[in-house]
Amino acid sequence: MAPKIFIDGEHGTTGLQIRQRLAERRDLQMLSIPEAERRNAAMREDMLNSADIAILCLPDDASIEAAKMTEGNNSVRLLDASTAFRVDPDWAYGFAEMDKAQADRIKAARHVSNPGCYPTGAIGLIRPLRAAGIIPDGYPVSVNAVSGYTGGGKAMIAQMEDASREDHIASPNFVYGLTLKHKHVPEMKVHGLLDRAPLFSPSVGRFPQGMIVQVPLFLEDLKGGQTVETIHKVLVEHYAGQSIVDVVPLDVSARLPRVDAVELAGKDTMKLFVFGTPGQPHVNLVALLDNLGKGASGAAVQNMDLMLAA
Ligand SMILES: NC(=O)C1=CN([C@@H]2O[C@H](COP(=O)(O)OP(=O)(O)OC[C@H]3O[C@@H](n4cnc5c(N)ncnc54)[C@H](OP(=O)(O)O)[C@@H]3O)[C@@H](O)[C@H]2O)C=CC1
Ligand SMILES: CC(=O)N[C@@H](CCC(=O)OP(=O)(O)O)C(=O)O
Repeated sequence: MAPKIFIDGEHGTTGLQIRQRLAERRDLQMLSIPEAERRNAAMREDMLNSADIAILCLPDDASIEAAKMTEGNNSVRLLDASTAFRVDPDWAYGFAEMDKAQADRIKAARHVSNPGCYPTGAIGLIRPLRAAGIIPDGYPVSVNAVSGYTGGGKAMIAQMEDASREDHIASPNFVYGLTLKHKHVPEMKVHGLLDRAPLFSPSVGRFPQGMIVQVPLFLEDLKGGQTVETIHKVLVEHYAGQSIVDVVPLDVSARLPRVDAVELAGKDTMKLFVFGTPGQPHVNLVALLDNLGKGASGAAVQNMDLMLAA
């Protein structure tokens, strides 16, 4: 029998993109509720408890409510796209490439949390260097990023696209999260293996999908006499043997005049770059992804497939 999949929040931004990715899949049985009933708690509870895997594409509070609705049901497995469970030790963190054992943890888990879009880039860059002892304890990590506006879900899409709204955003590019308390900071710290919270400054650009995450580092404050080449080598070795995260060769990145935020829009992969000039004191680590691809819906499908492979 084909496994039954229910996407709670299937009519939202992330949910819709998961549905599109699964549209041609004949190996799955999709459970669904009509859009008009999307907030009907009784129908959701019934679907959640009928599924083999329920993918939650909801705000945090609704995800927590959905998890409660399935308490005591030992057959449904949950894959949550919200921030609610990403640092909960009872939930497997759904970033399969972050270390060699993670795909097996996801396969075996009842509950999997899908990573945030910005943390996918930040952790992808930072974790291998922390695991290798290159970023020392106490190092002050900064993360600067720009996201496509679909990252803000239906509400921000409407604000960016509908000029007749009172809350319309006309800006081509804005920095936000100005209190420096963004909800992704705990996740970056825990899964980036950091002992200090990173300073995270996000921004949004007037393009629907795409993302650049930057982590600049001062070489002389790292452990072990690091260079552009040694840092690049650690990332290449960390991501060897898989096809989702691509570490761009140094001779390619050295020739690039710019990195385009929308290059991977519509794709479920991520590119990592190490920029810098040999002999100079700095490197800039850059992750390029689609906030709705490897940053959300693409990662959710990848995690669902791992869970089904168990
Ligand atoms: N967009 C992105 O790039 C990313 C999003 N995420 C996360 O994924 C989750 C979904 O985000 P996104 O798709 O962008 O959000 P959207 O606002 O686009 O979609 C959310 C959907 O959930 C529905 N919903 C809201 N509250 C409830 C409720 N109490 N019961 C049932 N349904 C409800 C909404 O219905 P209604 O239309 O009535 O509000 C809507 O259909 C969030 O936790 C978000 O943080 C994660 C990574 C990236
Ligand atoms: C542009 C924008 O508003 N982005 C969202 C994060 C999108 C994302 O990754 O969402 P979750 O962590 O909630 O899953 C934000 O900054 O809150």
